[in-house]
Amino acid sequence: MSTALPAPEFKPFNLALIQLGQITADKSANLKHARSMIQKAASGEGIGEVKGKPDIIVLPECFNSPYGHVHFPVYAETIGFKHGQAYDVQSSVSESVKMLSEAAKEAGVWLLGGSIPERDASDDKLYNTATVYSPQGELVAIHRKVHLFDIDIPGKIKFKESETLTGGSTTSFFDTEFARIGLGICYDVRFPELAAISARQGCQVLIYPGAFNTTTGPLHWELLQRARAVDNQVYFSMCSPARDLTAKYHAWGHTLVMDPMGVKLIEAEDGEYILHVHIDPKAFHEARAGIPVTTQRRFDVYPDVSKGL
Ligand SMILES: O=C(O)CCC(=O)C(=O)O
Repeated sequence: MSTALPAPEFKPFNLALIQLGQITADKSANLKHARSMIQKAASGEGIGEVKGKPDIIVLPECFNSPYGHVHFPVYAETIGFKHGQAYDVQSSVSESVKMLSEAAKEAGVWLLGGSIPERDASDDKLYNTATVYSPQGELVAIHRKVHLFDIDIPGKIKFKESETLTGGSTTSFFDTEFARIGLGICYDVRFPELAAISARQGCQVLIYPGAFNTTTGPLHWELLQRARAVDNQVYFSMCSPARDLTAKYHAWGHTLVMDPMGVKLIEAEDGEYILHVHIDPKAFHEARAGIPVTTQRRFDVYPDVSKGL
């Protein structure tokens, strides 16, 4: 998605990230638990630097279903969101969208509702899709995971989302009264172009629901987030499910937030947590003033990836 509109002024805000546990085969139970954790986050429960109620709450990747390509067709819901068109949540056939909209409205917060398996009714294709709600409960943006997680590390992990999913074909962000926030999902973090495009479209903060694993998590989870934060001089955060050793897929956990200098502001361990962190534009402006890469790029030597979209 591209836009001519300038980004909102970056103002201080409070971010809460829910490293959700108890993601089972029972979708209704998953939704109920997620809703109660959103209420807890909104009331300030959790760890970290809490300065009042959060302005935005984030859930992890695939929060309503077990994670795996065999599960996506079973749990997929039709959303029917179209960029630039109003969305009527009341008539939505997605129970997850309805729950998330109600939860955002009752808490009076922005809600990045992690991701869910989505079925596009027009062609039956499946996507891994993040949805975003305003404090009034409107569905304002979605992001379909662009890069599918297809890896094979012999003896360690083999995963092929493309067995059942299709990759999204747009970059995505949404505007709040305190920041422009860029979206991606998990494996998208390995593709620096996506974050660079969001940053050059004016996003001051990038948040990706994610679910790394116990092989690539210790190697790359923190490194990639620090890299995306530093190379774009933005706040960068990924929100993971809690680790569940009874599940087939062992999520890494370790939800964290990097500031624009690559300083880690908070990090969970691997259990269920609500993390609260205060996001201060000062660090963003200081990083850009002190190390002015945003004005030193040489688009006469290499192309600007954000152009031509
Ligand atoms: O990139 C990785 O190592 C993990 C990615 C992943 O788990 C995902 O895309 O869901």
